[in-house]
Amino acid sequence: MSSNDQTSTPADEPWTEPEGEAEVVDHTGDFGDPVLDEQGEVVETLEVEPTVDVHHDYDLATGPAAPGVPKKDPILVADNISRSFGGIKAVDVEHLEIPRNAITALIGPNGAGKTTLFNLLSGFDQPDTGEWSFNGRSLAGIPAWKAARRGQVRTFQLTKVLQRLTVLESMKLGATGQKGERFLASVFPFLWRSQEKEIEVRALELLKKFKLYDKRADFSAALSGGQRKLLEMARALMTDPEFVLLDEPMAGVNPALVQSLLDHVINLKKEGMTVLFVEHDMHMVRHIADWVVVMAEGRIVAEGPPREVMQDPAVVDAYLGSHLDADIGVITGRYDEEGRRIS
Ligand SMILES: Nc1ncnc2c1ncn2[C@@H]1O[C@H](COP(=O)(O)OP(=O)(O)OP(=O)(O)O)[C@@H](O)[C@H]1O
Repeated sequence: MSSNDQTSTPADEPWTEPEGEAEVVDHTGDFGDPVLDEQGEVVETLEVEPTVDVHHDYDLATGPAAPGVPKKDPILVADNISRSFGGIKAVDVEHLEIPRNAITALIGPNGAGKTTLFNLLSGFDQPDTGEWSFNGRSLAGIPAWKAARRGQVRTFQLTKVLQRLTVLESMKLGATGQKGERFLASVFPFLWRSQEKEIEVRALELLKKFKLYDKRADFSAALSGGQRKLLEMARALMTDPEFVLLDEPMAGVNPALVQSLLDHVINLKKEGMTVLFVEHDMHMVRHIADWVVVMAEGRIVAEGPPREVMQDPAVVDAYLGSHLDADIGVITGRYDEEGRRIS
């Protein structure tokens, strides 16, 4: 995904994509993939399980699992979303509902349109066609900072600019666009001051929760990959959101921190939040997702509870189409939780 900086958008100007460095993400060897010997036998799995209890709720749809199936209690409803780049239709989604207070994974092979859909739903790009609503209110054309005020936030990979801030400063900027009305702040400076204190208290509380308190005065650039992911998540929570969109939460994370990240994602749901995450790590998807949405060539080709979806022939086909040289067993999660081959 491209690097974005939510905080660089002044609250009174239309949103434009900030300049960031294009990032090439290598998903080979993602955490959770079994390590195979030359014959393709599993020699080691690096899998870590969450330490907190996971209560999955797979009964979220009103009918049999299928693309576009309505949910019992959707927090987000999208219709006819399309986005093309030149001749390529990157996203062409007829209908999608995201279930409330559940963890939904958005998966699919490289180039399937996940990032593009994620950017559209979070207000970081505008679709060519389509409508979508969050909590029954239209979000079409609403930029990300405004969506954050309504309770929908996404995580951002820390840009170079943010990395030059301290961990605490970066957290405080995560609150931008919350209540910090520039007009009010300029007319009533005391309002701003008391709010700034509140923001600092919240930032420090979250840093304690995410075990980054001791790092608060360090530059974000000095954090490890996993600690940055924790900071990205903590930062998104500054606005006390209802719906959190996570951008590849496990990418580049050291196994030592995977467990902590898994626990934090599960805790978001326990605290009443709804989570949508894009992820390539199928082990993480199986462990924590209640619902999985699978994209291929811009469309949703399957959705349903993790185990059901991973056995769906349409999903296997979608991955085979673009991963001819890869081990489909690993990609589709055809290994069991101990890393043994299931089929
Ligand atoms: N800004 C852009 N300009 C031109 N083409 C784009 C742009 N963004 C995405 N695309 C194209 O749209 C399609 C979907 O890309 P997208 O990044 O959404 O897929 P993805 O599922 O997120 O892939 P990955 O798993 O590799 O991140 C691809 O063919 C991609 O090349």
